Amino acid sequence: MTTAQLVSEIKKKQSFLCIGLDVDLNKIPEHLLKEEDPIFAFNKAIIDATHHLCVAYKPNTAFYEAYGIKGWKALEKTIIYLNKNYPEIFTIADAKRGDIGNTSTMYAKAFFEDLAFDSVTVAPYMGKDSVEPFLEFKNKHTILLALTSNQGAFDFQTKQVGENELYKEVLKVSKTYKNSESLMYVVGATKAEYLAEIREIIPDSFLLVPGVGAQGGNLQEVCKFGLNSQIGLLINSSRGIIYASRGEYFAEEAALKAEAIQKEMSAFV
Ligand SMILES: O=c1ccn([C@@H]2O[C@H](COP(=O)(O)O)[C@@H](O)[C@H]2O)c(=O)[nH]1
Repeated sequence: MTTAQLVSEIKKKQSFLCIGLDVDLNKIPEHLLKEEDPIFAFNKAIIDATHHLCVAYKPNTAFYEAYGIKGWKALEKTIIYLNKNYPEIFTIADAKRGDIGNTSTMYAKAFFEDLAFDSVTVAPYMGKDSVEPFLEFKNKHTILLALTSNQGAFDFQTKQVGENELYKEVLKVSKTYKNSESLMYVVGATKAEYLAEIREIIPDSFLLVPGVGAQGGNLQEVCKFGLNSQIGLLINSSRGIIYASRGEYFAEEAALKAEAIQKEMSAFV
């Protein structure tokens, strides 16, 4: 998907919500455990109930890898279902990959070709030759971790490296990579006060912003400092939406949570 298509979808739906599909079998409604593929059954119900309220879905691959081959198959079924039924939705494989060049190429093939996601999250720690293989794929997006939502972000990301904090170096240096126009960046909603300075370095880039809902990030604060003329934000909530209820009407309850966020977002679009 191109960035222009994503922006057009945001305007149409008045939403820049990304719903995280982080499926934990200990948290989904008990009645789904009888299904042949409970993970996919859960995702399908959530997607069918919420697709009109969001512009992106983000399965975190950890929640699928944890269940071995069955989990990977459920991930594959989920992306096939999304691409077939809701091709207008932007898809993010939150896999946090990145390795030496030839290995990164294989990661990129796995998520962009085999699974046909629109984007994948990548850790920048190994530098240019670990990121550029992802950027070779046309109309695919590489979402670099910049300033993450967790407390550990302060261990390294905000440390001074020469003139800048490390996360600013990631933003500045990555802009020099080949095909850098396909880059997006992860900035945690819990770090909203950093967004004004981040926007000075990357005014036009899309940011994936996890951390509203369960982690306590504030949507209004993120919008105040992070919005750009094209919106430029995909704000993610996973647990806060998908685990709204464990009852029979879990998907409808999830949709109500998503709708509340979409309504708040519509004021900014
Ligand atoms: O900085 C980061 C990067 C990724 N994540 C991921 O986003 C979701 C957040 O889930 P919630 O349930 O809404 O807290 C999850 O997959 C994280 O691994 C992040 O939180 N922060």
